[in-house]
Amino acid sequence: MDSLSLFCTGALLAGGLYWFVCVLGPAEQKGKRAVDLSGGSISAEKVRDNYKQYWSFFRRPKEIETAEKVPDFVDTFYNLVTDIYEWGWGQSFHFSPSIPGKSHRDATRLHEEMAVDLIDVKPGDRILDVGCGVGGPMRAIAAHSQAKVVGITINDYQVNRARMHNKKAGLDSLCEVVCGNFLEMPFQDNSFDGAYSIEATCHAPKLEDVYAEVFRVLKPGSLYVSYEWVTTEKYRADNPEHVEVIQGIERGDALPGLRSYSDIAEAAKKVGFEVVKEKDLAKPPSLPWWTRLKMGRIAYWRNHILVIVLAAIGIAPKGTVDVHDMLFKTADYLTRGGDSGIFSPMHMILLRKPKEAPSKS
Ligand SMILES: C=C(CC[C@@H](C)[C@H]1CC[C@H]2C3=CC[C@H]4[C@H](C)[C@@H](O)CC[C@]4(C)[C@H]3CC[C@]12C)C(C)C
Ligand SMILES: C[S@@+](CC[C@H](N)C(=O)[O-])C[C@H]1O[C@@H](n2cnc3c(N)ncnc32)[C@H](O)[C@@H]1O
Repeated sequence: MDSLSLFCTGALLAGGLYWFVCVLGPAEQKGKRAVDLSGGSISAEKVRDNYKQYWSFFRRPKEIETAEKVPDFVDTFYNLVTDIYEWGWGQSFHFSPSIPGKSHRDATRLHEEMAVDLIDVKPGDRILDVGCGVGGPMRAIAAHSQAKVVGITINDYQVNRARMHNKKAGLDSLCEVVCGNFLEMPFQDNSFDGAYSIEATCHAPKLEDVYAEVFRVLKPGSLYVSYEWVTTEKYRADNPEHVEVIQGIERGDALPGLRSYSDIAEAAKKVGFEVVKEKDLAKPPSLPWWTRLKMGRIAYWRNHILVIVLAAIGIAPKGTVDVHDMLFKTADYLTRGGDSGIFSPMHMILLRKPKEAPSKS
């Protein structure tokens, strides 16, 4: 081979590699590239150990039922998955029903705007985002409502990502992000005009505990909406296939145990909320939320090869391959949960903190 063809072959290979990594592999919403995948706040050499530690929680299921252990377990999970989520899904870590003629991005934004429309927010109001991730919903909601949004997440890597995105979007005067546990929030009583949580309170070992905290920080008369992950009325605990799917969802999504749709309103009433409305947003006429997961299968294979290559050449932490493999399998359990109708990630409940505390007599 003469030097010109050697040069051309080399250039072609380098171009192909660049295209595979940087063009085929960038984030849905240009937040992350494959070459930037990390273990969040975990140093690269500890990613694999943390992944093993994450799985060890499931060998001692009693531990993840105790409130003290769960924040650690959830924090480890989000260190492991946050970059992969941003890279392969975008800045909003939740599902939304498909809408004909609309992109996933638009369907996601509309699902988020619906939450803030439900809680009757006025420009300038101070509202709380319970479990805010890297702030996709927070930015859409602040831009739509002109309310001031305060988000809380247990994961400090997400806090940094969210602040960076807020600044980049020019929304940092409306959006604030706090690192903390939503089971013990660092906020004063009666200090918010409204609150919402999108697919986040499913991480709480007891729903009452997080609902009680939201109740405490809300001003009397204000509204709270939550999109909850639940098993539906179709779920049968004596059906081994149902059990396998639900267990697969719990393990791949750091859940201490999925609740039944029928437990949600009970938990809310127990802490003092009035139930204004309750509806499973996944039910027809809504179109399936899981088609996006199903359609992505070819991309997941490509991503998996990419992660293997990047880990082998030392760009991505070694454990990233295990984490990606776990998510790959989780996508399948979630799709089966959606197809069979035994699981919903968007059981919506709208709650009001009464204007006056009920009399004790
Ligand atoms: C609310 C939660 C998270 C919900 C979803 C945002 C995520 C659940 C499963 C995730 C994914 C599965 C497959 C990944 C794929 C293999 C990879 O190549 C690209 C990213 C995925 C698509 C990833 C994206 C986010 C999810 C859809 C839970 C945790 C309570
Ligand atoms: C699936 S993500 C959803 C994020 C965001 N609502 C969205 O839709 O993009 C769940 C979020 O809940 C947060 N979370 C889970 N348990 C928490 C806890 N005990 N305290 C604070 N945040 C928590 C996680 O850190 C993460 O940000």
